[in-house]
This record gives sequence, structure tokens and C-alpha cells, in this order.
Amino acid sequence: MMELRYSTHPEYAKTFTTEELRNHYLVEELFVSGEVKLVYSMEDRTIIGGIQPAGSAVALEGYDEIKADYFLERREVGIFNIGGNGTITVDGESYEMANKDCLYIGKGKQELLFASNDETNPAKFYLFSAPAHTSYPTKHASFRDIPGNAMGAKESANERVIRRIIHLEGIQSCQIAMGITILESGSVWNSMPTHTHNRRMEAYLYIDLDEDARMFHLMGEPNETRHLVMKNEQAVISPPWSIHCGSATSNYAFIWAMAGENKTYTDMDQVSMDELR
Ligand SMILES: O=C[C@H](O)[C@@H](O)CC(=O)C(=O)O
Ligand SMILES: [Zn+2]
Repeated sequence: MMELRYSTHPEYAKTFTTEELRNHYLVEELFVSGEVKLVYSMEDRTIIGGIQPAGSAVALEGYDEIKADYFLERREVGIFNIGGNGTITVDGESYEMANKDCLYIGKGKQELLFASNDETNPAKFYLFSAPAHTSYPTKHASFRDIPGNAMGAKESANERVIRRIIHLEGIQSCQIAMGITILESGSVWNSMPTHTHNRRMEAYLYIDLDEDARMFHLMGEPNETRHLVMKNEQAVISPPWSIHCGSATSNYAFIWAMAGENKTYTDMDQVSMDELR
């Protein structure tokens, strides 16, 4: 079973109460022991999901909502493990997934099994899937092998390291661009100055926040901003017309994932500070 989220017009989004805003864009619960949680978004027909295997392996299958015999019949998927060590088996081939490791699986792979290596410290697999037109090879990226790029500065409380993993010059995909950004201790702001990219939707999953820490995620058109108060391991859907940035009560990391018209990371539309309302 998948939860369905429709697209929203920015004029309509202006009228939302806090609760309506949360119902449309916030994904509150993705990681439930032994379960596969999936949210189908009409924004670029992406699927956001969480899999937290318990005692036995959990399968990602074809679902009625996508009228597919198997999940990747017409799709591709990017996966990060945000929990303890785990294993993903793709048509019989196993990939060890340590914390923050990434796996890309292309269109056509049929049997997808997810397991935790230690039930007492379960793996938590975050997945982002988009329609695919051709099949690219399955690729694993170990977090420790991927060099990061420094961004931001201590003075602006946004010192952080970005790792682009599935992208034009990295792991090949049809539509998906995906990576992880980690904020240094004392830095709290992401993606500011902010941007939009009307060619692609984006989803953020915030991680590595303490139980009592909160993320103030900003969204909306640049001149009509709103905020969503988020907790650790929650995701937010950013429609193509929306900014997506924010500040938290401590440092954190987030997994960003995009799909749409193109994969050119740098063609975002920068928003000047004067435009923000
Ligand atoms: O379109 C690109 C995405 O919003 C993110 O990659 C931004 C980000 O990781 C950051 O500013 O730290
Ligand atoms: Zn973006």
C-alpha cells in the first residue's frame, strides 16, 4: 500500500493552514520496524520510502498503485542507509550497506530484498524512486570513499559538506540526482541563499537530529514563504515552484533527491534575498 500525495498549485498552497501544509508536504513516519512505507507523489511521479527490516528480510515489490509486476519494472531507485549495517540483495547479488552508504538500482531488476545485519541496531533504508526509460547498472557507493565538497561558512552558520552521489558526473541514472549534505557542529542553515528549480521536484530527509531538536524547514514561493516544524528522520516534498531550505536547533544532515526535466545540478534558479517574503 502506498500513500498518495497530489500536486498542488502555488495559489492554492497560499491558503493552507499549518495542518494542511503538513498533510500535503510533510512525510512524518517513514521508518517502522518490519515495514515498507511508501509515499507516491504526483510531483514528477516520484516515490519516497522507508524500509526498516527487523528479524527477516523485507521485499520491495510491485504495487497496485503503480500497476507493475515488480517495483522497478518502469522505475529506478536511489537508496541510502541511515541506520545500522544492512544488506540489500538485488536479483541474488548482495550489497553491504553501512551507515550513509548509497545504492542505485536501475530499471528491470526484479527481486529486491532488504535486511538488517543486527536486529538490535536495525538498518533504515531511505529510498527515492522515479520513472525510468532505460536501465543503468546497479552501483554501490561507500560513504567513506566519497570525497565531499565544502560549502558555506562558520560566520553564516551554514558550514557544511556536500556529497553528490547519483548525478551527471557520478552514478548514472535516468532522472534521479541524489546526495547527502552534512552540517558542521555550530552550523544550522541549509541551502541559504535559497533557490528553486522549476524543472525538478526535490525531497529532503533530515537525519542525525536529537529527539528534542527541531528543523524549521522553509517552503513556498520565494515571496510567499511558509515553515514546517520537522523532527529527525522526517521527509518533506518540495514542489518545483517552492524554495526548500531551513534552520534547525542544532546541526544535522540531510539527504536530498531530485527528479524531473534534467539532472543539471547547477541550473537552479537562485533567489535573491530581496525577493524573500
Ligand atoms: O538542488 C539542490 C539541493 O537543494 C541541495 O543539494 C542543496 C544542498 O545540499 C545544500 O545547500 O547543502
Ligand atoms: Zn534544490
